[in-house]
Amino acid sequence: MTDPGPTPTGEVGGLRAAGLAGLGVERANRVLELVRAVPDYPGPGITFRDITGLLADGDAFGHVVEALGDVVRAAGGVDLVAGMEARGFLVGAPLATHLGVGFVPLRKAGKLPPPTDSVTYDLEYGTATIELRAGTLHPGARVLVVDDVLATGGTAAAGAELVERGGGVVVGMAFLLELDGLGGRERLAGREVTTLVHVES
Ligand SMILES: O=P(O)(O)OC[C@H]1O[C@H](OP(=O)(O)OP(=O)(O)O)[C@H](O)[C@@H]1O
Ligand SMILES: Nc1ncnc2[nH]cnc12
Repeated sequence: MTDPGPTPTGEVGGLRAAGLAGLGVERANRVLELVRAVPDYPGPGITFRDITGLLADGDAFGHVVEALGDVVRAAGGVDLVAGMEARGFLVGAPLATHLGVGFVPLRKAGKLPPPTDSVTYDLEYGTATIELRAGTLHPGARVLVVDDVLATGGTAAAGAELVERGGGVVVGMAFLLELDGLGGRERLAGREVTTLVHVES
């Protein structure tokens, strides 16, 4: 599952669209039109990328799920999709259905009944703990970890750690948006990382 990297780009609202496998420049630019940049949220200096407009557009939402599905299939498929709470559920669950595989929720602390395993991590604007229900994964399950945004990579790295501690094999990680300059890709070095659209952080 290799990220084709930046390809011909367009400028939409000052953001840089990198068209990619299965999505293409036109659809990547449409994604950028639909993702709202909110300055100084949730704190000063953070530009928050709000995907609710994208989710509300049936065509664009369908296209991003299909594009991620194409990348996963081309890489040989997976047994399960694991999504990071909460926005990773919004991308991961439809992707799992599209691929015809099951979905594993990696939930914020205190939401899953025991027994669980947990990992605490830092992200762009705070810290959090996520959990996996013990016994969810069959040994050697090939798992795709999915989220909406790759920023520092702290959330995704924690998700991968949980999956691996639970007996799964992380065969890839997929995101709608990659916020360039926050070190997420470096944090996930050595893993197969696919992002549909790059934006400036
Ligand atoms: O790469 P990172 O720096 O770890 O940041 C990315 C994470 O941050 C956001 O989640 P958030 O914790 O805000 O929770 P939410 O999905 O519940 O909104 C986003 O949905 C990713 O999970
Ligand atoms: N800037 C940002 N916008 C949306 N989600 C994020 N998760 C981490 N950083 C983020």
